[in-house]
Amino acid sequence: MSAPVETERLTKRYGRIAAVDGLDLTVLPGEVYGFLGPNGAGKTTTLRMLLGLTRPSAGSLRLFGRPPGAGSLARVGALIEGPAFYPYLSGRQNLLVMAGHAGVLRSRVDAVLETVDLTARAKDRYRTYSLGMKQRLGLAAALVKDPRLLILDEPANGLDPAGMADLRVLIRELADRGVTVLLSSHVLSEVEQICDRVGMIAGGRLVVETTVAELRTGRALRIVATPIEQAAARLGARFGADAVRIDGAALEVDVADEPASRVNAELVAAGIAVSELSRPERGLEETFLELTGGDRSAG
Ligand SMILES: Nc1ncnc2c1ncn2[C@@H]1O[C@H](COP(=O)(O)OP(=O)(O)OP(=O)(O)O)[C@@H](O)[C@H]1O
Repeated sequence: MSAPVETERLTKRYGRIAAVDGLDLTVLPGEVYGFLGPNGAGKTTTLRMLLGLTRPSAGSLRLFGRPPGAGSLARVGALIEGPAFYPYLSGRQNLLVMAGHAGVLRSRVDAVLETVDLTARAKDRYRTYSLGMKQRLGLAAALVKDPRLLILDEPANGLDPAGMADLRVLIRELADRGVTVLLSSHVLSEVEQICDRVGMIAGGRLVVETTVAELRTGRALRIVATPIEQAAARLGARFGADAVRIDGAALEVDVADEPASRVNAELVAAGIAVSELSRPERGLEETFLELTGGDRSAG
C-alpha cells in the first residue's frame, strides 16, 4: 500500500518567511504519527497543505500515492482550526448536515456519535457543549466519511486530563481498526503515549523522524563506581575525555553502541568496583530541546 502521506521538499513561503522549508515527511499505513514542534514551527501550515487548504510554494505531496486533488482527499478526515458548527443545532443535527454534504448514510452519524461517546448528549444544542464535547464532535465530524487517514491539528488543545485520556483511547482504537492517524502537538508528553513514530520540526524544517522507542533510548551510560576518578580516567582513555562527565557520585559516559556489560567487565578487570550501571531513558522534551538546540519559543 502506498504511504498515506508522503511529502518531498514541501515548502510554503509567506513573503520572506519560509513557514515550511523543504519538508520530507512519510506517514506509514496504520501508524499513529506525532507531528511535533513548538508554536510557529510550521505544523498547521503543513497540515493545511496536505488538506488542500493552502498551496505549496515548492515541493510535492502525495496522499496514498495520489497527487493533491478531490480524489486523494475522499477518504481523509480532518480536525483543524476548530470546525464550524451551527450553535443552535444539536450535535447530531450538525453531523447530519455534514453527512448530507459528504453523501454518507444517516446511520453512520449515529455510529460516530457512539464512537466519540456523545450519544447521550447528541440531541443537545452545540452551544451548550463543553470544550471537550466540542472537540469530540469535531472528531466525529472528521470520522463521518469513514476515513482511512485522519489528520488532527493539536487535538488535545483545551482538554482536561480525563478528556486527554479519552482521546488517547479513541485514537488507539481507530488505529487498531486500520485508520492511519497524523496528529500535531506541541505537548510532547501527550504524543509519547499514543504515537508509533514522531517527526519533529522547528523553523519549518524536519529535525528528526523516528520511533518513540528510539527517541526514548538514552545515549549516556550512568555508572556508579569506586574509585570514581580512576573509572573516569579509564573510560576517558577508551572513549575520549569529552565523552565522560562526573555527575556527583556517578559518571555519565556518551556511548550509544557499547554494551553496558562490556564496560562493566572492563572496569571490574581494572580493579574498579561497579555498584550501578544503567542507561536512563530521556524524555521527549529533553530530546527535543537537544535536537533543536534549545530553540523552543513557547510552551
Ligand atoms: N497566512 C499566513 N501569512 C503569513 N504568515 C503565516 C501565515 N500562516 C502562518 N504563517 C507563519 O508561518 C509560521 C508557521 O506557522 P504555523 O501556524 O504553521 O505553525 P504551527 O507549528 O502550527 O504553530 P502553532 O502551534 O502556534 O499553531 C509562523 O511564523 C506563522 O506566523
